[in-house]
Amino acid sequence: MRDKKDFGCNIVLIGFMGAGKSTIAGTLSEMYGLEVVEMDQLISERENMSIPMIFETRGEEYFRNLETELLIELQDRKNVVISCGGGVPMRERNVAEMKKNGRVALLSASPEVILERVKDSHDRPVIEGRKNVEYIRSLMEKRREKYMAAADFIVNTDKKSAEEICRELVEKLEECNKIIK
Ligand SMILES: Nc1ncnc2c1ncn2[C@@H]1O[C@H](COP(=O)(O)OP(=O)(O)O)[C@@H](O)[C@H]1O
Ligand SMILES: O=C(O)C1=C[C@@H](OP(=O)(O)O)[C@@H](O)[C@H](O)C1
Ligand SMILES: [Mg+2]
Repeated sequence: MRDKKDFGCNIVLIGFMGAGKSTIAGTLSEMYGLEVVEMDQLISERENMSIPMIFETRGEEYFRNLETELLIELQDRKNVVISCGGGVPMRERNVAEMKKNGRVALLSASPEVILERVKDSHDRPVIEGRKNVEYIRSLMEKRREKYMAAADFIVNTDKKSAEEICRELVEKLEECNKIIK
């Protein structure tokens, strides 16, 4: 691991389920010595329940409110990689919160690649029982506008290693910081 790098902001990872947010957060942490907040994991630990169990027993709205509360809580932090759940940018309030202190990286991937990455897991209630390219493509289309509106920059992840994605992401982040400063 390198010395801790100071980006002067949080790095917020958004994108569709399976785009690689959790994976890339881990690799960014290893490569640049950054702390990671994995939103799903933290919510799950605090509720002492898996994400599918929270959806089943408390309902989606309850989960979405936890996401918003957590994002608000994270605004006091700096140099943290925030790995969002795929639905986080759907709420305007969430986007406003993540932009206060963070640069927002949208990880993208084709529906075919997404399917390959998510087909064997059962921890995503939004697509459980509907894991096919058509459904993934249509949900992606529905979410596209909000993802794009939230993003400061985009990194496509198809056919790239985690290290390649991280290097590209940091290049784009530094470019973005230059422009904003
Ligand atoms: N760049 C990549 N190339 C190949 N597989 C990947 C890549 N990024 C993520 N994966 C795999 O895809 C699956 C979903 O990744 P994950 O990081 O959980 O996505 P997300 O958090 O966006 O839902 C995991 O099995 C992970 O190992
Ligand atoms: O897109 C979504 O609505 C969701 C994505 C999931 O996270 P990942 O994007 O990490 O799979 C998780 O937050 C929950 O199952 C809902
Ligand atoms: Mg994830």
